[in-house]
Amino acid sequence: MISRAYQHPLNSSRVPPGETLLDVSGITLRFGGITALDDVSFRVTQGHVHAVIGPNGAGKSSLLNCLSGLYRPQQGSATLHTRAGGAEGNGSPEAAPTTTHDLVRMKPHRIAALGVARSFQNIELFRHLTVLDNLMLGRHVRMRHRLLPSLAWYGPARRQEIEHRELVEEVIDLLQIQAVRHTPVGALAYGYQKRVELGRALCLQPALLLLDEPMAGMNAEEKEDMARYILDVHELAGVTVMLIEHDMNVVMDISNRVSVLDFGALIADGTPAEVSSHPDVIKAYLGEELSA
Ligand SMILES: Nc1ncnc2c1ncn2[C@@H]1O[C@H](COP(=O)(O)OP(=O)(O)OP(=O)(O)O)[C@@H](O)[C@H]1O
Repeated sequence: MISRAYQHPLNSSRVPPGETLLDVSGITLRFGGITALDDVSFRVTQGHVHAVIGPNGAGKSSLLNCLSGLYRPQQGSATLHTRAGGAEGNGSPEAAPTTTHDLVRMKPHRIAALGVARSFQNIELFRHLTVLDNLMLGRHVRMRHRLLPSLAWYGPARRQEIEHRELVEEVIDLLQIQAVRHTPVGALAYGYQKRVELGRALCLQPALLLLDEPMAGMNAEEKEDMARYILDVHELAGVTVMLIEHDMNVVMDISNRVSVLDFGALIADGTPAEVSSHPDVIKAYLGEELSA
């Protein structure tokens, strides 16, 4: 369980667990003659780890890019549900009014401000900055900039900085990166860098965390560690996670639900058990790996 009393909720979604958080509907994305996503629809439930799998070129990264505003699909919608209150909100989430936001019509910074955080397939950190500085930068979306007090390092700006720092320290604790907090990211082992990237996304206090192959390039031990941290983020912090992953054993172990893409189309969507026995999935992707 939680190793210390955390003061700041890392999950900013107030949608009750079990309800729909994200409704992906009929997304079609084309690049010239290539259809990267073909009428893709599925739902992500609040409180789930939701995996998206599929062979190389199936459209997984394109899908995440549509959800984070980097690609604009020609058709379809991705409706994020939010409840009033946010990360520090009071009162019953059930009683709070629901608002919907179509992510595919929004700019990346607006999507980030709603709490949709993502990590990338290739590490996108500032290598010469320390772990702590990289994590503090992850807070920028939540910071209220006020130029004058910030320059004077005075009053509200100072209090705000201290609060941000407290939250960042809690993320450091959750991901167990205390020992390297003052180390430049570029000097860290690959597994640690990926963990810092996860930490930076968490510092946004996400409503939805999008992870693009968080275990790519890791050895078995690093993968096991990362799987454990993703589960902690999910179980201890209550954050809904949508992840792309190639390692089927990991996906089956940590996911509540799995959506399978093949040539841009959704060919299966269900629990890990349902998906792993689906004939189209076995044919398209999993093959002997799962039938063995
Ligand atoms: N910016 C782009 N311009 C042109 N084609 C693209 C672009 N991004 C993706 N594609 C194409 O869209 C298809 C889906 O690519 P995508 O990277 O989403 O697949 P993926 O499932 O994430 O693959 P991988 O597992 O190899 O990362 C591929 O045919 C790819 O070449």
